[in-house]
Amino acid sequence: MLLPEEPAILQVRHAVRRWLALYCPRGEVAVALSGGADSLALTAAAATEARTVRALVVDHGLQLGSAEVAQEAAARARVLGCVSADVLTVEVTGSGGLEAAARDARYRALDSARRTDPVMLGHTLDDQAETVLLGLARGSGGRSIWGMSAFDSPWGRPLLGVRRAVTHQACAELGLTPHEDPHNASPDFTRVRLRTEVLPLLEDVLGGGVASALARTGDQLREEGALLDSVAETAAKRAVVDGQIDAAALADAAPPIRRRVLRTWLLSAGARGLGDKQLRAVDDLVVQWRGQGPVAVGGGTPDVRLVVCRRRGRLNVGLDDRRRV
Ligand SMILES: Nc1ncnc2c1ncn2[C@@H]1O[C@H](COP(=O)(O)OP(=O)(O)OP(=O)(O)O)[C@@H](O)[C@H]1O
Repeated sequence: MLLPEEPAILQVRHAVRRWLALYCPRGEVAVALSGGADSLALTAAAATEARTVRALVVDHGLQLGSAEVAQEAAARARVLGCVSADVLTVEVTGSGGLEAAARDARYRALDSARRTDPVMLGHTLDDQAETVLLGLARGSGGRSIWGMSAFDSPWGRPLLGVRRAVTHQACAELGLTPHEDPHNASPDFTRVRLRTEVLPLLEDVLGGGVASALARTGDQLREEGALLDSVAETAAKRAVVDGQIDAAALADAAPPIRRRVLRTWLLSAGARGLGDKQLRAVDDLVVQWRGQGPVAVGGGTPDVRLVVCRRRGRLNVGLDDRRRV
């Protein structure tokens, strides 16, 4: 389809073109289309900019009429020039809340349908700002305020620099009325309240530019964090010996590097839900050794704790065979 030369759709097209040049020069991509404004504008731009675009629409089956919404989105994708548009029907089951279960099912379905192509997602600058703000309030440590990355194979996010208002405007320019997910307006979801109440208030009080500043901060932190991760990987090669941490070999490293080495080591040993407090307590076994007892970390069995102990200069992680909870 020939797109109109209007400002918003041109901005979306430029963003997609830049992304393709950087991450997928062969130009064969899949696009995850919900039917909402962001992914609809993305699909239109991709169908014009990429060599081939296959649209993937997930029907979670959670709302009445979801099958029709999905079919309609797929039909639009074909009109926009996608070479194919498939509806993937998923069953949302599992623990951790409906939203998380739906997300898991969606990403699994997209991953198995994408063949070897990367999948473009419609996350915008505003989604990035919300992610960073949520992480700031709920998370622990710098990693929780990393922004989403433009390409984390196979997931691509060409619109991270584009405002949500622009994707809505682009749809208007294309004469398309996007599907409005009722969840996107429900104050039962924290992210919705953040979008409709918190961010507008912050913009008002702080005089604008907040969303962009948050998104920029998330980007910077992710880049810097990735660099520290690679330094920590090198440090781990010296410090992890036979699955244990050699305290003397790790003690000289800078604190953020030590905590990264310990975090990766603990996660690979089955630790779960690691917080900053636990990491610091384990780090104390390395640099503040005064004969303290085992440090419990999450991830044991329902009745036996996972603990870290120091013996003869080495840190071990394992189930606490001496104590039951
Ligand atoms: N049902 C779905 N099928 C395919 N892709 C989806 C679906 N839901 C979300 N996505 C993808 O994930 C991205 C982010 O999801 P999110 O829930 O934030 O978006 P949305 O508000 O539902 O829709 P949109 O971002 O398209 O306006 C979407 O832009 C889209 O690329």
